[in-house]
Amino acid sequence: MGNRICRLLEKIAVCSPRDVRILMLGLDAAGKTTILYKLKLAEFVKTVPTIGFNIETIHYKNISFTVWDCGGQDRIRHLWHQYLVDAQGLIFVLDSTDRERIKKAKQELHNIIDDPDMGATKLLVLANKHDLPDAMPISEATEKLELSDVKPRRNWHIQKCSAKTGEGLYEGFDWLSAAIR
Ligand SMILES: Nc1nc2c(ncn2[C@@H]2O[C@H](COP(=O)(O)OP(=O)(O)OP(=O)(O)O)[C@@H](O)[C@H]2O)c(=O)[nH]1
Repeated sequence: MGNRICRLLEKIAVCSPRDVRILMLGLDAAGKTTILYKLKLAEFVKTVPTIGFNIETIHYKNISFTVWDCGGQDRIRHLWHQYLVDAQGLIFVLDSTDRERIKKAKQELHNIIDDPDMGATKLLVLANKHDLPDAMPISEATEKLELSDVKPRRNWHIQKCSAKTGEGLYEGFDWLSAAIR
């Protein structure tokens, strides 16, 4: 009941925004940093490979998402696990044009979601780079990432998007906002 009242009040901007922590992972060059700054600055920024992480807060639908964008290079992927604790949401970014490394992406995704620290963390897969003609369809990405094996253990969703055009990014955050409430 209290929750319902708060949601109603949130709609008329009386309740203060909720803070949630989001971890954003994915292989190197999947587009994590580009997504982060497209959401933060509404711009397609030129990026450099992330060594360590970038953190930004994005305000959306009366939620403050503190997004941790962790570098995806092979030699630093083992660090991902230590950022999982207390994350309410995991965004896994896929380069939808990278058929060569989809198996690796699947392994890394399942590796992280099988971590006991995942707890009840919600999973949003952003199938990025859909502005490019060779992007794999969502059905192919879902199958190759073996997402149907994740269900019903975990609340997950896959969203096609483009960090270049912005298409699909807010739809993904709509799902995440609803799943986290
Ligand atoms: N066409 C297109 N290019 C994209 C898109 N998103 C990212 N890129 C490009 O992909 C390359 C890698 O993007 P990053 O955002 O640096 O990738 P990352 O996942 O943060 O990579 P790491 O920091 O190495 O983990 C850059 O050249 C981006 O401009 C997209 O939606 N469409």
